[in-house]
Amino acid sequence: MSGDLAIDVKNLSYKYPINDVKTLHNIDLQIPYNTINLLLGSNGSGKTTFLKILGGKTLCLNGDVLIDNANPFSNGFRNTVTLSDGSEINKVCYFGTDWVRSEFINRDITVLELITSLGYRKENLEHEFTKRGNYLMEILEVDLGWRMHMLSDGQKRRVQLIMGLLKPFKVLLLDEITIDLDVVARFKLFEFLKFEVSQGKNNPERKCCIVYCTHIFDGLNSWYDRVIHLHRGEIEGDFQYKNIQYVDDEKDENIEADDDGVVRIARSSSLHPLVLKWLLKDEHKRRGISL
Ligand SMILES: Nc1ncnc2c1ncn2[C@@H]1O[C@H](COP(=O)(O)OP(=O)(O)OP(=O)(O)O)[C@@H](O)[C@H]1O
Repeated sequence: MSGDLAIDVKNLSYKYPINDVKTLHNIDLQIPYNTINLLLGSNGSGKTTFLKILGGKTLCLNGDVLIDNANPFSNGFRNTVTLSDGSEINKVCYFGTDWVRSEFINRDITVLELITSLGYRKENLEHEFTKRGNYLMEILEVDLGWRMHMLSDGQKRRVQLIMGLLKPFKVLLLDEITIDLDVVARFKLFEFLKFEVSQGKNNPERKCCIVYCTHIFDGLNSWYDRVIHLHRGEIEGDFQYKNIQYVDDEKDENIEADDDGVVRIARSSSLHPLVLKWLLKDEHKRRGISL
């Protein structure tokens, strides 16, 4: 039922104006609330393009896109929703890697000045920062007095995450933004996001979902609910975490789902070996090599 879907995409195709070929082909994808979804695929498979369309950053009128039941490209789309307690949440929030390189943030200003310049009034800061922002600042170890132009990429990334997560969200699109976080910050961020998604199970106003695009699978076990595999702009694979079965011997692996939808992978602390096999298979297909 579409009312239960955070993301509902039908027949979505996209071609960059300067390209001859389409980057995305007839994508159909439904993502329910209260789920964490991994989006994976080779370089150039279309992940960023897809996330930017979902996030309303790249205009695409070819196909149907609904975010929380609304078209992000329609005139009446408002990204902010007011909840019954008067607080605000964002409908859709896209985090990309290019933020840390933008001129806007690489200035001699403090983190606090940067946040206020984006429209957070002081009273908002005091109200929301004490509850949610303080917690985020603690887990990501950010100091409001840091001067933006003097920070490392990983520190700027932490500021980006705090700013983007100050308000809760309905749909969070993360485009490989943990690449420069250290393992502890990454772990704590994942815990925070898992908690956010779990909250929606008890409070319908806070129901939300996450789509996380990454090439790094370490530390993700049991964090996600579903894996979506994009290949050359098409959905090549789609399976649920609950359908993964760990086997002790690599010989018992089946990288394709069997008739019951079960994927068997050798016991490991990482999805990395499985994804590597998939992407190697993609590469073989691309090069016309039969397996
Ligand atoms: N601004 C652009 N103009 C033209 N073509 C583009 C543009 N951005 C991406 N493309 C093309 O679209 C395809 C998909 O790119 P996209 O960035 O979505 O892939 P990706 O899966 O996110 O890759 P990566 O893992 O390297 O980040 C690529 O073939 C790329 O060349």
